[in-house]
Amino acid sequence: MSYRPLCCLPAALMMHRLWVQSNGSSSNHAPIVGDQLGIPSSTMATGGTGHVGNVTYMNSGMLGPTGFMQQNAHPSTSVMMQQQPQNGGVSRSSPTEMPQGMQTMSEDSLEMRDYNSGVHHMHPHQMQMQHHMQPQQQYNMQYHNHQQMQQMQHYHQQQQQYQQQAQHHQMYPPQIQQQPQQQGQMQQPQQSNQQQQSSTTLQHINESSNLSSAGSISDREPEQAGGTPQRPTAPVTTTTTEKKSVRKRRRLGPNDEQATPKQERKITEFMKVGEASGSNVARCLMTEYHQNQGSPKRQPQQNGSNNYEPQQHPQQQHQQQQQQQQQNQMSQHDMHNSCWGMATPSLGVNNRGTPTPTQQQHYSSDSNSNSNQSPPGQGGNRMVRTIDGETQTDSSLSQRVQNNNQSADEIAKRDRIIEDYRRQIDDMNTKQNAERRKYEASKETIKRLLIEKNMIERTALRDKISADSPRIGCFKTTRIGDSFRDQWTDGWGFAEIEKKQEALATEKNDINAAATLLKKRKPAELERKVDRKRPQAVSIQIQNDSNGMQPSTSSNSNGDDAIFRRPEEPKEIPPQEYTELEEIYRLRKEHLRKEETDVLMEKERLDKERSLHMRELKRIANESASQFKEHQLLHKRYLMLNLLGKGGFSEVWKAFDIDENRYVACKIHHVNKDWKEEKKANYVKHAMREKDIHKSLDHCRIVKQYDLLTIDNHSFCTVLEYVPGNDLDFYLKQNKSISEKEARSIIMQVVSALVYLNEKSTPIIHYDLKPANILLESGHTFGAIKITDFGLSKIMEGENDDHDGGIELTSQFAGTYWYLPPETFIVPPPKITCKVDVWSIGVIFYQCIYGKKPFGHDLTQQKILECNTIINAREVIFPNKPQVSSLAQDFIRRCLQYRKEDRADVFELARHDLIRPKLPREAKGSVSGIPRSPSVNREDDNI
Ligand SMILES: Nc1ncnc2c1ncn2[C@@H]1O[C@H](COP(=O)(O)OP(=O)(O)OP(=O)(O)O)[C@@H](O)[C@H]1O
Repeated sequence: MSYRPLCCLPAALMMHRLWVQSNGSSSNHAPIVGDQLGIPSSTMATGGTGHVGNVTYMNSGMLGPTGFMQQNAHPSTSVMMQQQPQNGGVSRSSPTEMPQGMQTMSEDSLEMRDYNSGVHHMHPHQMQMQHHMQPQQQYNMQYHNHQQMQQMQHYHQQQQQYQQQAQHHQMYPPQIQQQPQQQGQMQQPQQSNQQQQSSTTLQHINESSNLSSAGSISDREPEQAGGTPQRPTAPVTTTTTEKKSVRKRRRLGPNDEQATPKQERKITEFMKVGEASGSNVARCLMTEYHQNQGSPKRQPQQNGSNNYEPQQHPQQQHQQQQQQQQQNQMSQHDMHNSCWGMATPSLGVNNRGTPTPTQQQHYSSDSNSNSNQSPPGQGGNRMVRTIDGETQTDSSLSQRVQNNNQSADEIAKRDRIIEDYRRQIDDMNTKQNAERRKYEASKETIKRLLIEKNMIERTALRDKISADSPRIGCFKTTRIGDSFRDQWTDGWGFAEIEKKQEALATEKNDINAAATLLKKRKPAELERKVDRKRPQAVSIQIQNDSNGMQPSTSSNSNGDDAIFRRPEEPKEIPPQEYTELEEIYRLRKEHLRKEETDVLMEKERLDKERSLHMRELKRIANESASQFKEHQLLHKRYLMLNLLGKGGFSEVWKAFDIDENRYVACKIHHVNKDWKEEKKANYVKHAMREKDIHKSLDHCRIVKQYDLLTIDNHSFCTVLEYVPGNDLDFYLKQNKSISEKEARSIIMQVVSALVYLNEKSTPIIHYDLKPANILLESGHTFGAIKITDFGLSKIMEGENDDHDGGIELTSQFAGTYWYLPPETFIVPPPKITCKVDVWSIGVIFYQCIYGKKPFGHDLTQQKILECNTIINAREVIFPNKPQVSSLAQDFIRRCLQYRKEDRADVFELARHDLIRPKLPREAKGSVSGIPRSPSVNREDDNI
C-alpha cells in the first residue's frame, strides 16, 4: 500500500463529506475517515502514531482525539458537492445520492487498493507537483513515497492486529512506542532540508503543535461549516472506545465490505500533507509536530477536553491568515489538481462565486476570519474558535512551508553557484597541477642537464689534469720521518726548461771563451789602427757577412766546431778574419740572451700552470672527499655542482638555484665534532654574526647573501651570489703584480664598498680585507670586483661603542696579520674603528703594484707575531721599481699611517685625488662637497 497524500485528498474529503451528510451533524465523523484510511483506530485516537512518518502524523494530527473530527465534521459537504458541476463540469457525486458519493470514494479507493497491492501509481497531480519541485524535493518525495509504500505494506499486514490491540489500549497503543524510531527513519533523508530550519521554527512548531493539529484540516472543515447554516455541536466527551465502535460501524457499509479500514484511514492522512505539499521541509515540520503531538500531554483524552483552539495571539493569527491567503492563492492550482486528480482548470481568487472544491476549501478557511465566503455557522464559539485555530495554524504552517520552499529554492540556487565555483576551482586546480607538473618536469630537466654538463666538465677537467700532470708535476705521497706527506714533484716540463737553460748557459760560456781567445789573437796592426780605421773594419765585416763569408778563426776552417776548438797556440790572425769572428761572437751572445729570456718566460708560464694545477689537484681531492660531491640538492633547491675552494672551516660550492634559475655559491660551514663546546659556540657565534651582517647588505661591490640553510647538527650553509672569476689573491699569485691603473681600479671599487658600510646607521668594519676576499668578476684585474667574507666583521653599535672613538676588539689575533693595523696587535687592544679597513686597503694597494706586502712579506703569521713586525711598522718604504705615481704613493701613505688618529678614514680616501671622480676643470672642487686632497699635486699623476 502506498500513501500518496495529494491524490488521495479529494476522495477522502468527499468521503468524509458524504459521510457527514448521510449521518447528520451529531455523529462521530472523524473515525470513519480514519478507518477509511486504514489506520488503526487506536492510532488515530491517540493522534500520536507515526507509522508512516509524516503521513500518519498528519492523520493523527487531523483526527487526533476522538472529538476533534466530530467538531469539524460538517454537513456542508452537500453544498460543496452541488457546486462541483459548476466548476469542473463533472458531477462526481450528488449531495443527495449517497451511493454516488460513495462511488466516488470507491474510485479513489481503487487507487488505494492498488497501493495495497504494492503497485505504485503516480497520480497525475503528484507528477505535476513533482515536476514543479526542486530536484531535491522530488527526490525526497519519491523517497517518501517509496518509504510510505513500504511502511504501508508493513502496516497493512499489521492492521488488523493494531485494531484489535487498540480496543485494549485506550490511551497509548504499543505503536506509539515505535514512533520515534520510525520517525527517525523518515526524518533521515529529510535532514538536509530540516537543517535549513531554525531551531526557533522547530520550537515554535512544537509549542503550537496542537494548533497545527487543528489547522491541519481546517482548510477543509471550515469550508463545510461555511456552507452550512447550522454547525453541529460536537460532543466533547465521547470516549475513544465509543468513537472506535462508531467508526467501525459506519465504515462497514454494504459497499465497503472489501475495503479494509487501513485503506480508508490513510487517505486523510495525506490531505494535510497534500496541502503542505511540495516541500519535504513541510513534512519534516509535520513530523516534528506530530512527535510532540504524540506526547500524552497533548491528548485530549488525558485532559478530558477536546479543546483544539488555537493558542496563538490574535495579531499573530491575523498575520498567519493573511499569509495563508497568499499561500492559498499560490497553491490553488496545485491543490485543485491534487483534490480532484484531474486537469480541472482552477479558478482564480476572483472567482469566488464559483469556486472549485479546492477553492472552497481554502476560501472557507479564509472565510472564518473574513466572514465573506463562509460565514460562521451556529455551532457555537468553540467551533468558531477551533476553526480559527485550525485556519491560523494551517496558515502558519503553510507560511512556513512557503518559506521553506523559498529557502529550498535559495539553497538550490546557492548550491548551483557553489557548484559552479567548485567546478571553477577544480578546473583551476587541474590547470595549476598541470602547470606544477610541467614546472617540476622542467626543473628535473634542468637539474639533469646541469648534472650531465657538470659530469662532462668534471671528466674533461680530470682528463686535462691527468694529461698535464706528467708535464707539470703532481703530489706524491712520501714518507717524512714518521709521517707520510704529499710532496710535490715537478713534471718533465720543468726538466726540459732546465735542460734548455743549461744548454743556453753552456753556449754562452763557449762564446765567451771564444771571444776571449779571439782577443788574444788580435792582429798587432789592428791594435794600432783600431782607433783610426775602426769604422772601415766594421763596414768590411758587415760586407763579408752579407756575402755569406764565414769568419775564419784559424787556418783550418772546417765548420762551427773549429770555432770552439782551442787554438793550439794563440797566434795572430789576419785583421779581416779577426774582425769577422769578433762580430759573430757578439751576435751569438745577443741571440743567447734572447733565448734565455724565452726559456725564463716559459718557466714562468710553467710555474703559473703548476700553481693552477696544484690548486686544481687540491680542489679535486677536496671535492672527492666532500659529502656533497654527488650533486646533492640542498633543501630541494640548490644543486651542488663543484667545489670552488676550501677555507679554514668552510667549503664553498658552486651550485645552481633551480627555483631562481641562477648560479649561487654555497658556503658550507662545518663545526668540527672534536672541538670543545666553547670553540664550537664561538665559531657558530661568528658564523651567525656573519650571516646577520651580510644579510643586511645590498651593494653592487659586495657579494649578496641570499639564504641560510641548516644542513645537519654540525653544518649549515650560507647561499651567496656567485662570482665567476677568481679572487685577487690567486691572481696575484699568478701574476705577482699588476699595473698601477689596474690596482687603482680595484682599490676604487673597494673604497666604494667601504663607504657604503660606513654610511650605515650602524657602520660595519669588515676586519678581514685581503686579496683572497676580493673577487674578480671577470677573472682579471681590469673588471668589476666584489668583496666577500664577513666572518670577522664588526658592527659599530651598542651603548659603549663610540663611532668616532671605536669599538672594543673582542677577537684579537683573529684575521690575517699582513693586512691588520698595529693597534690590533697591542695588548690590551685599544678601541678599533673603520680605519682598520683603511690600513688593509693600503697594504693591498701596495701589494698589487709592487708584488709584495709592505710589512712581513716573507714571514709567516707566527713570525709576524713573534717579531712584532706590524707593531714596528711605523713607516712604509716604496721600492724604486716599478715606478709608481706620487698620487698612488700618497694614497698608500695615508692608509698606512701608524697611529689610527693620523690615518685617513674611508671618506677621506673616497675624496682622494687618486680615486675621486675626474670632473671637468670648471666644476672641480664644487661637486659633492668633497674637497680636493691638499697633500697631493695632481700634476704628478703619471698614470
Ligand atoms: N661568492 C663566491 N663566488 C665565487 N667564488 C667564491 C665565492 N666566495 C668564495 N669563493 C671562492 O671560494 C674559495 C673559498 O672561499 P673562502 O672564503 O672559504 O676562502 P678563504 O677566504 O680563502 O678562506 P677563509 O674563509 O678561511 O678566509 C675561494 O677561492 C673563493 O675565491
